[in-house]
Amino acid sequence: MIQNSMIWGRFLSAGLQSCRCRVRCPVQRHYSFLPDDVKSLRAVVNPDVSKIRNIGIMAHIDAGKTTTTERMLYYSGYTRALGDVDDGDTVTDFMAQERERGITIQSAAVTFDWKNHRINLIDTPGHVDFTLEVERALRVLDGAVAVFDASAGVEAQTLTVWRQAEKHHIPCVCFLNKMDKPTANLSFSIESIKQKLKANPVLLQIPVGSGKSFTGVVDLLTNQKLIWKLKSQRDDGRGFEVKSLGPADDPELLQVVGEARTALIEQVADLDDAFAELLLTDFSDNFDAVPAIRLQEAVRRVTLARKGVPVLCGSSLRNKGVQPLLDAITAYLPAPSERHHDLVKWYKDDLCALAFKVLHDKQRGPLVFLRIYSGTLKSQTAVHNINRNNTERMSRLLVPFADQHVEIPSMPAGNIALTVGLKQTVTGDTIVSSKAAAAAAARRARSDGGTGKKRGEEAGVVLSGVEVPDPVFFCTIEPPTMAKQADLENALTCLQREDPSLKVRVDPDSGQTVLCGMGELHIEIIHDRIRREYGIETHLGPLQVAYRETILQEARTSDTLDRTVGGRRHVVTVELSVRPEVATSAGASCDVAFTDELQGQLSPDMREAVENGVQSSYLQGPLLGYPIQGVSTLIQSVSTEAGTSPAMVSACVSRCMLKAFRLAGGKLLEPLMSLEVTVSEDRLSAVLADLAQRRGTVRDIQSRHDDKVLLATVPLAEMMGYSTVLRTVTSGNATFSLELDTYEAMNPQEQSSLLKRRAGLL
Ligand SMILES: Nc1nc2c(ncn2[C@@H]2O[C@H](COP(=O)(O)OP(=O)(O)OP(=O)(O)O)[C@@H](O)[C@H]2O)c(=O)[nH]1
Repeated sequence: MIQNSMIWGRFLSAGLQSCRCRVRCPVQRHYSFLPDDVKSLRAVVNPDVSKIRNIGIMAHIDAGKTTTTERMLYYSGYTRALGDVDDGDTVTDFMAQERERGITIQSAAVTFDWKNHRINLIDTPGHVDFTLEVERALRVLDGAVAVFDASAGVEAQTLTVWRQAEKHHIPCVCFLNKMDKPTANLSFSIESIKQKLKANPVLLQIPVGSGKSFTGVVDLLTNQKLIWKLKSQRDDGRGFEVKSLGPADDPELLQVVGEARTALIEQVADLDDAFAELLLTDFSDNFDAVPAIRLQEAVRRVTLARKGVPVLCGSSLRNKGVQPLLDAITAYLPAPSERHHDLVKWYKDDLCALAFKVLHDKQRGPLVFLRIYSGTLKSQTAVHNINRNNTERMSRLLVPFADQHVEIPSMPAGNIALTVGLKQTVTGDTIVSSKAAAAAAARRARSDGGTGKKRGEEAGVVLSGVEVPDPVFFCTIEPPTMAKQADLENALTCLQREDPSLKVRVDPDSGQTVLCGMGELHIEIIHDRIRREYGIETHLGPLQVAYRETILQEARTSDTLDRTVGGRRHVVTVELSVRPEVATSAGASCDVAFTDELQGQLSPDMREAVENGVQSSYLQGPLLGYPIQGVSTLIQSVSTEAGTSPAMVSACVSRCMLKAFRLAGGKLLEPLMSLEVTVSEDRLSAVLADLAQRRGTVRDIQSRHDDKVLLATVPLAEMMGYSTVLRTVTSGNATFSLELDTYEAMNPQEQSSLLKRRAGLL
């Protein structure tokens, strides 16, 4: 049974007290490099691009990403003491809340060297509320390490993140962590990588010993045994024994290794033609004699082509297996020059970089993390921000060694840099050397694409922004006094620059500020940060679910607006029809079309005005003012008298749309969540009974060791406070994850009681 006090969804019901607060105070970190070392660091600050690895670590919450990162930093020599999430002194979880709660909230970039390679590593969060952070990190990375709890195999969030990595074609290495747990299971984990991720695991190591007696691994490429003979709990695992396997070794182990190595060679030969040819020509008598380096080269090609994923195992907490993982990062994951980016072709030697993270530092102001795709970034220079169409001066350039930042004068393509002085830049912006350079790149992109303007200008020069999912929760936020309103607005502006998934709007009726976020934890963290970082004690209103609205049937109507403003008469008549679209998925959008006849008649200005009117009416449905989805609008006719302004046309279209919505009749759509609960068998019935009361639908119940894994869908509105209830009914023996699945029509009774509640009738 997975008995984990750190329930995956433990924060949902929230209240800060429900979080994992195992730390009394943040511990001061000490770094192993003294000023001299910093000098030597500067010497290697710009390594050859082939030696750079921009790597992300991704996983389900609690799989051990942070612990693994800490070991990497320690073994690479950049930290003097081993950080421990349970003690709250990790480098990457550097925000106060992260240290206190022991979770990774924001991805932090850390830079270190390993065996002549520069590794820029982004630690990504595992909680679904912070999926956007993972997405943001992934798109600037060249490779990723997926960390798994070897007793649980592939868990819900890993699946989500894996899909994101696939979207960005990122080669991965898998690390089966927690091999020291009695329930760790290599073949189960491998099978779950195959089944759930639909990936092709290439097993490179065999564990030696299991559970508490897990001592190390056999490297299947070299047939060497790597054993960590730790003398005490405090032994840091820096040293380990490397011995070739021999006849004196356990016969069972020899047999397992022999079979696994043969399977590895055959698998790689199947995936890589060059390796298959080598085997058949030079080693046809004895495949086993193929040199380790040839096998390694082939595994690298397989990984880069994303035909397979190397799998290694270890236990980060017990300090075993992390050094071979670092070797695997440098051996199998790609250098920036091995990844294909159109931008490099279009910008050539001109600077092009993407801002993928903004942090606010009290002393230095906004710190912007940039991934440099082409050209060189230099300190004390002006750069052009394509998205904002402005030019800013960058004062300093830093290498982000976690909370130690080393200043450097310039940084070439392929690197990740931290810049000071960019005050307007927002996460997702593209930074280039000048407007002229952007125009030149646009020209190259156009001639390259051949199909005209759009491709070059939109897809090429301005990097596509991170897809920001729609928020599912919202609540009002109020400052303690009106005098603090301006401070609150400033804090929210700063936080939004860091976190595009946070939306802030002003309720048009009440004038109140409304926070919209990805989950209860997300909003709670924002609330907490406003208090800690900006010193404002705000009051949050009750958390509400972000519903959607759609229409029931087709409707056609017309409207005329006749208004005189400032002595000028505006007259416009619009006729349009609205029609429901079948799809009600989370992404189902609304569209607008014109009849063929109108297409030719309308001037571009009028067309834009009509579209604006339709789009603004999609933002607020007639039932409760939630956004409309799954509707298509056809504009049948538009007639205006001379002198009518486009703003009046938009206003008339919006009014006509509202009339059409009312005629068509509306219904509410509610967010439906995918729920995965892992629970011991004896508590399953209690979880099912609770779920039945929450309008949940059970999709499947699977077995995992002694546990049951329950897969269900359940309306988000029923999930408030779920972690507390789950903890109570299972005595803390369950974990859960929750993710937006789709939007679904509410049943008529639920809808009617919600409408009555909102109207104050219930
Ligand atoms: N038994 C065992 N426990 C481990 C191992 N690695 C990490 N842990 C424990 O697992 C828990 C989670 O570890 P973290 O490193 O915080 O995991 P994470 O994936 O970074 O979690 P988030 O940042 O919250 O997403 C902690 O209590 C660790 O001590 C391991 O190799 N073996």
